[in-house]
Amino acid sequence: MLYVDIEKRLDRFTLKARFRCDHNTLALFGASGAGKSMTLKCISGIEKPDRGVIQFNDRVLFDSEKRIDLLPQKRRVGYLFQEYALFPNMTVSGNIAAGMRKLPKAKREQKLRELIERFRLSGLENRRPDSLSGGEKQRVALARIFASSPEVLLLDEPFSSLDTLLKYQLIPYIRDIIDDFGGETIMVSHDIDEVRQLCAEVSPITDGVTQETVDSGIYYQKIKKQYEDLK
Ligand SMILES: Nc1ncnc2c1ncn2[C@@H]1O[C@H](COP(=O)(O)OP(=O)(O)OP(=O)(O)O)[C@@H](O)[C@H]1O
Repeated sequence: MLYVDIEKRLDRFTLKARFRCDHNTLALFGASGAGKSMTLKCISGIEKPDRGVIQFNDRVLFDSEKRIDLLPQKRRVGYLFQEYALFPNMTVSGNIAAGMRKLPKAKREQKLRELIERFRLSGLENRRPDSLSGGEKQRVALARIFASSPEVLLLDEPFSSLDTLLKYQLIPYIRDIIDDFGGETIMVSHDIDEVRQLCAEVSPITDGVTQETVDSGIYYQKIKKQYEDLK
């Protein structure tokens, strides 16, 4: 179970993110600039909240009062960045290996082979990111995340740099990956169709403040009705 209750002063507002996710896929859904990516950055440890608690099962990742602030590499949180953030000067294999935790050489090589197969990257091992398609880059980024055996998955607009057709082709693929993972997944999105297809629950976020978590099917109906009423 991932529990988040944090505050962070930003330029336009104070981020107040509060939700829990229990063996589930939760969407942070809101407009551009609402504080979605900042919330993920705080969970991963790239950014530091001013106050609050982030806990995964019995592991405290952050607690301002107890002065606990685990380094990102100690949190076991896999973060799929918007635009994927691959290392441009490294090959596909190099990018994936960079995500690996310390393992004996033979085990690293075996794991690398497994990831290349699982993410359908055979034949691309020695290519660099700028020669890959959007979908291939996404698969390398996912392989790099799973190389570190994460316990929590953070997906920041996983389809934002793909065209619409490819996005709809890839939604079932990402859903399978999330299902196989089986743990807590937080996905950032401002696309309600994507949310309905991939997430069980939604935590809407407006001007930095998360609202009560709701079932994604119910929330989908509500948002669609709002769109209809606007027409
Ligand atoms: N390091 C920072 N310090 C202060 N303010 C920041 C920082 N990073 C982002 N912000 C501001 O915080 C707000 C939320 O940004 P964030 O990137 O979390 O939005 P978002 O909901 O992910 O938007 P988008 O959907 O466009 O990616 C924005 O107003 C942004 O300018």
